Amino acid sequence: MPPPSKLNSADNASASCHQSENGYTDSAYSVHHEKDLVDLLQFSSAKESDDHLKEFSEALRTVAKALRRAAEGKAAAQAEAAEWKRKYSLEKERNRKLEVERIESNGDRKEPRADAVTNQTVPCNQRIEHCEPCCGRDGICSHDVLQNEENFTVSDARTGRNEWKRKASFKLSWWCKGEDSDQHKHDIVSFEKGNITTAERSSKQISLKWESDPQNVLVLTKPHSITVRVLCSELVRWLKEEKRLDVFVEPRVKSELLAESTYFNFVRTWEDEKEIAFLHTKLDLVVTLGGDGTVLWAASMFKGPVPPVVPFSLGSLGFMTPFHSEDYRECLESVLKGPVSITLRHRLQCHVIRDAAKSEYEREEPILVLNEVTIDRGISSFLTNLECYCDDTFVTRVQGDGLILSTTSGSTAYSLAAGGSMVHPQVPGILFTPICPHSLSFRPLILPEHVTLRIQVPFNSRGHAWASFDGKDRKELAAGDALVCSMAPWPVPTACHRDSTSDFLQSIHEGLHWNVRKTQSFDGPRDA
Ligand SMILES: NC(=O)c1ccc[n+]([C@@H]2O[C@H](COP(=O)([O-])OP(=O)(O)OC[C@H]3O[C@@H](n4cnc5c(N)ncnc54)[C@H](O)[C@@H]3O)[C@@H](O)[C@H]2O)c1
Ligand SMILES: Nc1ncnc2c1ncn2[C@@H]1O[C@H](COP(=O)(O)OP(=O)(O)OP(=O)(O)O)[C@@H](O)[C@H]1O
Repeated sequence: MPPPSKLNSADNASASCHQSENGYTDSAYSVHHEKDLVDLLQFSSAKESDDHLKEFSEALRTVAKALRRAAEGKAAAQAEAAEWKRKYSLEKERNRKLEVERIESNGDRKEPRADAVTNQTVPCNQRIEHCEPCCGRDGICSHDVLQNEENFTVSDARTGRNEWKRKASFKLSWWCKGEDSDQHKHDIVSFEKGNITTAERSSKQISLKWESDPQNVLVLTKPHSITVRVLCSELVRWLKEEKRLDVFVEPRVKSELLAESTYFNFVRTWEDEKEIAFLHTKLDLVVTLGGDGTVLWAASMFKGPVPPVVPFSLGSLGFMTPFHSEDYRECLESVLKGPVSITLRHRLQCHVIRDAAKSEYEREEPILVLNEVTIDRGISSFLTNLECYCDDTFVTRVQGDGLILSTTSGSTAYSLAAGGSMVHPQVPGILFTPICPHSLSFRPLILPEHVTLRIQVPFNSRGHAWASFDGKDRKELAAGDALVCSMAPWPVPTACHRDSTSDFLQSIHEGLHWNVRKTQSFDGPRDA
């Protein structure tokens, strides 16, 4: 039934209509037609309410569909998050195992990295043992420092007493990648009377002193260069005859040397690529003859620990090659004698994790980079669309040509060209530098060394992305694939000409002409 107000208005409408047509009122006619009208109105009202119902149920269906989609989306997101959590734990567990293996194989007495071995405790010094009753062997507590302090006295106007309340004690604990850790605490904080002070902030200038004479040297050379070839044969001869060292070279170089003279029969090399994996256990030094690219090549040969590298400059630039090739005798004499300052150049450890990979065993081998890993649009003409996470916290979405994750050594390379800052190579950090971002506010970042970064190609990305490692080995990343990157435990120790800082400053002055400007003359207006 239509509502009464509607009926009334319908009655009025019918009466006025009848009058206007005939000029008089016929009640029977009127009653008959009124009934038809009511039926008609009822019919049209029913039809109207049907339409409303249809519209309403359509709306309900749309809402239900949206809710279903949202639920499906949420479930998918939850499943994806769970999958990532699983992969992340596998990654952590694998790193932990690698670290333990490394320590065992090296007979390394040093404590493993905090993030790699979680259940280990740092040996306690005396202070910590004192502390045991209140905070356990692994804590560092201000309490025992403070409790032995004599009370300071100062006049209190209200009570008339001359004393200070004891300073509150506290405990600092270290937190890294979601876990408590006490690694490094003695390096970082010194507890003096409950004050927090930093003792060491980054590695200091490191000096290498030989405890026995070096025996084995690997000479790595830039290919296709006559100058390098000539220098290489001279250097190899000198190392053998003057220094009595065993010289190793790559198979290509051995062939080149033998083509020159059979004298070089003594030079050693390897036949099977697999032997490269054990080189670090035999070599005392690596000498490179070339530019920065040859240092990168040397670093890439060592997937684990790297022997000290002495880089000679035979390229156009040379940020990592402080030694002049013409002075090779004096330089090598001084390095072989020691002590020698070294720069510990941090590397990044990169894992490509395929969306399709469901188990740890399907994972690709990690790749170590000395400069950077770049994720870019490669041959795709679409914007790269990269989701970036730092220790599982969403950082940002890169929409542009790509992203560079660089070491501080690589900060003067591609990252610099993309607008990143130059950073001293001993500063432990990871540079996060976008390449041509399509945004006005995307400034580069420098993140702390302990983080794990995950760069993922989202499922809704229009194109694929490509990862390259120190400018080499392109790998395609499809939707759902990700690159996980963290600081590697094996740095590249490079010998310094003077020391780490002087060499770095010299390289940016000479290599980049950093801040070259004519000095303003005294001759002109000045402050009164
Ligand atoms: N637009 C760019 O600046 C750009 C583009 C691609 C690659 N690169 C860099 O090239 C590197 C590969 O070097 P390569 O010699 O094998 O290739 P390459 O022969 O193409 O040389 C690239 C240049 O980068 C210089 N370089 C390399 N490492 C450096 C460092 N740490 N600091 C300052 N300069 C450095 C080299 O001396 C060389 O002049 C990549 O790791 C990347 O950093 C730079
Ligand atoms: N032993 C090697 N075997 C194969 N490739 C090498 C080797 N050493 C260097 N390379 C490659 O050769 C290329 C050039 O090397 P490098 O950068 O040392 O010389 P350069 O280009 O003359 O130096 P610069 O770029 O400073 O002018 C790099 O891409 C590097 O990866």
